[in-house]
Amino acid sequence: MTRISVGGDQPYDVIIGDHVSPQVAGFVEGASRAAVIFTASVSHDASHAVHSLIDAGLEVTPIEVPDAEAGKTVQVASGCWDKLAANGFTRSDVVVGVGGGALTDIAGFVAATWLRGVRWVPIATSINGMVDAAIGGKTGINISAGKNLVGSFHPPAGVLCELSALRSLPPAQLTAGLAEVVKCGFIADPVILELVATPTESLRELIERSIRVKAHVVANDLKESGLREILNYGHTLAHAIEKVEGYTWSHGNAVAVGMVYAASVGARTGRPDFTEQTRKLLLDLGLPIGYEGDWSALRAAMAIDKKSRGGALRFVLLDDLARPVTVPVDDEDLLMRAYEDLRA
Ligand SMILES: NC(=O)c1ccc[n+]([C@@H]2O[C@H](COP(=O)([O-])OP(=O)(O)OC[C@H]3O[C@@H](n4cnc5c(N)ncnc54)[C@H](O)[C@@H]3O)[C@@H](O)[C@H]2O)c1
Ligand SMILES: O=C(O)C(=O)C[C@@H](O)[C@H](O)[C@H](O)COP(=O)(O)O
Ligand SMILES: [Zn+2]
Repeated sequence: MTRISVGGDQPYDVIIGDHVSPQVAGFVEGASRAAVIFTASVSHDASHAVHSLIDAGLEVTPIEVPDAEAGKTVQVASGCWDKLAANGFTRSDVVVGVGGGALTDIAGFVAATWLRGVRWVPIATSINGMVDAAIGGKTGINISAGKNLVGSFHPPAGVLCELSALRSLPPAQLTAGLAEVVKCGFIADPVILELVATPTESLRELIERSIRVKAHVVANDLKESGLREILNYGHTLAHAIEKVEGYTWSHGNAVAVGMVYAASVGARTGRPDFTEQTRKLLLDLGLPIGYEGDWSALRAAMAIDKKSRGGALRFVLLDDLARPVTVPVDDEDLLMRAYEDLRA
């Protein structure tokens, strides 16, 4: 078992290991009720959390919600609020979210909004959830205008990364989760870019290194006033692809394509060219590196990216490995030509 501390005004620990879910009881002191929000795909892991909370003397309300992005809606949040109300949840009670990144986003959002914010504990069951979504307190839902447009920064009381759950994670989801790991390599820890050559053997180290990257960033800039933007590397196009494709593309696959695009925008704005290195790394992992679709629809979706200020798109680009910068890019022709590189 490994414990990584996340600093800042509201510090907490991330616990990584096999069969760590029962440790959820250690994060809920003083609560008399817990809602365990989960997806059917991880009902086995959720039941472990439920039993350990019952053993700790809590009254537990299990809440199953729809899978993946279908669960990140205001309707699902509303259904959860109704269940919390029906079961008398007060400010001393707690929300536990068991699942992948989409599930912990919605569970965290329910916790952030119920009575204006109650404690919550994510139990991450996917690579993406472990290295990224469960840490840092970004919670939220999608709306018809786009991805994650409604949400709140609401740090958890603690995070559990349930490595044993990865045995049931579909291989395609495991691969997709590695996109965020590669992201951490480019923006902060280039050793990751070497270790991903042997993802199976290095998986535990890749997870822990990526968690350390995320922990450092969010400890220093919880509300994304600057530094935290680097975690959005590749996401400007990725979120647009997810929206335009009606969330049929996994987040990780979209981030992979988004990183190739960011590398191309970087090169075209006079920065070192990481396009080929990015393509090769992602291709070797089995991640997508190309995309074809209507540029104008994607460009419109990108306009609502949270890094935008006024009319200008802002991109995270690389001045070098582990030297990310956020810069406005207003050359529309350049943005379109970089997009055309994705067809190459
Ligand atoms: N809040 C953040 O900081 C943050 C960071 C990164 C990603 N995200 C969000 O996370 C989501 C992507 O996360 P994801 O890649 O985990 O996708 P996901 O949550 O949609 O999970 C992918 C699929 O794997 C299933 N699954 C998860 N764990 C499983 C397990 N152990 N066994 C069997 N099936 C399992 C899920 O049910 C789902 O069908 C996106 O919505 C993204 O926006 C948020
Ligand atoms: O934690 C962050 O900050 C990130 O940007 C991490 C991203 O990987 C993640 O996909 C996040 O949900 C994106 O947030 P958004 O603010 O661009 O919606
Ligand atoms: Zn992401």
